[in-house]
Parts: sequence; structure tokens; C-alpha cells
Amino acid sequence: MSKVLLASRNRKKLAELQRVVDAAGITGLEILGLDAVPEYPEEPEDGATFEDNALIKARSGARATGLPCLADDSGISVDALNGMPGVLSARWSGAHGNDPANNALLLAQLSDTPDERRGAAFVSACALVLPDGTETVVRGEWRGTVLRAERGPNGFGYDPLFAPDDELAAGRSSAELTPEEKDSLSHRGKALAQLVPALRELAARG
Ligand SMILES: O=P(O)(O)OP(=O)(O)OP(=O)(O)OC[C@H]1O[C@@H](n2cnc3c(O)ncnc32)[C@H](O)[C@@H]1O
Ligand SMILES: [Mg+2]
Repeated sequence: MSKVLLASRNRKKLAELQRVVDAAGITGLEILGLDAVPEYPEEPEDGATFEDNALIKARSGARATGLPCLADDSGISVDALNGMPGVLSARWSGAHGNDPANNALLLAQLSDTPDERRGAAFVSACALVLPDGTETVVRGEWRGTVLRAERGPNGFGYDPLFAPDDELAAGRSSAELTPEEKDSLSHRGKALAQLVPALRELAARG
């Protein structure tokens, strides 16, 4: 059984990666989260771009564990905020990972932004770093609009505020989509789909 480390503490990302690997029919690949490997000093995510941060996390995980390491850096880039929160999405309200506070702040910042100017994109950059030093970085983007109130129980982070442009979403927020629907449309689903051949090869190595 081959192992790959997902250098993330975000359990929802781990679940999404597992679903993508399962949907691709990849067997023989065990995905480990950070909780499954000995603790190591994590580098600050101080890169300027999603790609920079994904590489910081993946290189750090590969170096610390000797495992093939995948990392995702992602966020929401709002047109009316010149692309912010962007790489600051996780700590937009100041505290890391406080989704209700992050969402409330974003709603307040867009309170007088008209419907036609509430465009946004979810962005995911995923980096795969192998023990031989090979590095692959891919990016997925997902266009939609920021709603005026949170809707839906699924997903995480800004999902309740994001209404994808895709017809399949039919006006629902990404938190109202089923997990499988989200995977078929999302920034992370698009990024990870580009890494499926490399993950399949890792699994085949046994
Ligand atoms: O860095 P790791 O450990 O992977 O986990 P994290 O939660 O800190 O993740 P990021 O640094 O990539 O920050 C991503 C933020 O962007 C938001 N985000 C990313 N992908 C999302 C998605 O699919 N749906 C909703 N919000 C998302 C979410 O609020 C996260 O806090
Ligand atoms: Mg993070």
C-alpha cells in the first residue's frame, strides 16, 4: 500500500481528497493527514500566492516525513475586494479558521455591494512533492457570486456564502450541494483532477 501525506489539518480537505481518489478508482493509496504522522515544525504560510503556500506546506511535509506529500492552499478571491481575502482567507477576521467570523466580516464588507458586482472565485493550488524532489503544482478556479446571507449545511469555510455560476448549482450555495456535486465543480476538484495521473502512478508503485 503506497502512502501519501496530505499536509493539512483541515479534515474537510482530507475528506474531499479521499472522495476524488475513490471516484478516480485509485486503489492501493493510503492518504495520511498530519494527525497520522509524528508532529513536525510547520512553516508559516507566508507566501504571496496560493501556489507559494501549497509548495511551502508540501515541501515541509515531504522533508519531515520522507513521504510523497500533497498540500492544498486555497481561498476565496472577491472581485469587489481586489481579489482579497485570497491567501488570507483562513484568517480574514484575524483568528485562524474561525469560519463564522470570516463569513460575517466578508458579508459586512459587501453589505452595500450590488448583485452585479458580487463576483468571486474560489481558488485551490495543490502541490505534490515526491521524495526524489519532483514537484508538481496545479491550480483550479471556481467562479460564482457572494450571497447576502449564509445558506446550507454542507462543506466548510465560505461554502454557505458562495453561489457557483454553474448551471448544475441552480442558484444553490456550495454548502447546499451534495459532496459529490461540489467535487465535480469545485476549485479543489479541478486542481486534484490534474494530479490523478501522478497519484495513480504512486499507487501503482506499491
Ligand atoms: O492550511 P491547511 O492546513 O490545509 O488548512 P486551512 O484550513 O488553513 O486551509 P488554507 O490555509 O488553504 O485556507 C483555506 C481557507 O479558505 C477557505 N476555503 C478553502 N477552500 C474552501 C472550500 O472548498 N469551501 C469553502 N471555503 C474554502 C476556508 O475558509 C479556509 O479557511
Ligand atoms: Mg492554512
